Amino acid sequence: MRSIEAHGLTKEFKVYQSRPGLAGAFRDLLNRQYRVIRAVDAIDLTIDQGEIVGYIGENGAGKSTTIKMLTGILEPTAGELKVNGYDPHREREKFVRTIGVVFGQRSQLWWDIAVQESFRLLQKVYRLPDEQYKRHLGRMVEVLEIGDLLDQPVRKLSLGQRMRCELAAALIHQPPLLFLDEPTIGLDVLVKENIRRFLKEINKELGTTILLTTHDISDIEALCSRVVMLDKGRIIYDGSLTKLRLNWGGGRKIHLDFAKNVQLNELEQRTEGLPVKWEQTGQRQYIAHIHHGELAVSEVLSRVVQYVPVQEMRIEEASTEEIVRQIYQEGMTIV
Ligand SMILES: Nc1ncnc2c1ncn2[C@@H]1O[C@H](COP(=O)(O)OP(=O)(O)OP(=O)(O)O)[C@@H](O)[C@H]1O
Repeated sequence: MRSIEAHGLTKEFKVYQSRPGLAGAFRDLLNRQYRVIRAVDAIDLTIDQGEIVGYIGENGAGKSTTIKMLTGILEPTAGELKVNGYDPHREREKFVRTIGVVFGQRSQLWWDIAVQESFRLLQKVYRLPDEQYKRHLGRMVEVLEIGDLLDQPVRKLSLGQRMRCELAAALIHQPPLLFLDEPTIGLDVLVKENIRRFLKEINKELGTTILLTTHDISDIEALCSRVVMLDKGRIIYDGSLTKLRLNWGGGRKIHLDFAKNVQLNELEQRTEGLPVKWEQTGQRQYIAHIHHGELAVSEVLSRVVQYVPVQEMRIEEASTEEIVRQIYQEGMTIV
């Protein structure tokens, strides 16, 4: 079954511009000028029930706008969209019962009342039968270790405690699809681990589909078999994290300590045409960032060693974090 099916999904915003001075303000009154920003540009996205997908991209890439369309908050400018079989914006009332949402920065719990009172209110909102509510909540309280927090007002909770309660609240009605926006932002390693373990469990046991937006690539590495990368409103990659790393040549870094001084432009000239970027870290120390696999590493080394002797050398695999950052900076042209 499909959780999300989007074809040509597009969202444009009109941004009004003001002209300077009094005369400008007067002209604006009569005839306002605007430009159109295409925040999401005709994306096709299909996500099956039970998948955990990471939705990533630089600031301003269009992630939040996509999520807002997928959750029914914004109406698309164009395209077709079905989420859990519904049109999220037009069939909003029925649709919201089928999703859970956790936005790291905003709370869906009532600030001044005890956590369990918020849960009870949500039980009423979703009209959950007592027995089902108690059983499911009991389970979440146990796994998320929030038993001691239930009688505390939300405003007294730490960020990590609140996030665990937010997750329980988002899942109280056992939705088949969960949207998470920066769920581990600002949390310490242990709480992050706990939350990731919980998400894996609900995905495995209940088949919950999860769409995760984050700047924390370690969240993606821990949870997602698939990653969708957005750039200027368009999808530039959709596939596994492993394939992303492989296509990007596994990304290697060679740390080189030369036996004599050498200029950056000399190294660049010697290795012209090869998929390498040089970074100078000392007078004789450089890092060669290599995009393609083994062959490129040996080619770069052989060209350099002929020219200037190397005292010490260390090869390091680039982290996924670095690979993704480089893709943001340079685009996907190398893949
Ligand atoms: N309500 C709006 N009116 C006008 N422009 C908007 C509006 N919302 C978003 N934008 C623009 O659309 C583009 C995409 O923004 P969006 O918030 O979706 O990006 P994002 O990938 O979620 O970024 P971030 O990681 O910073 O949250 C940006 O250029 C942004 O300025």
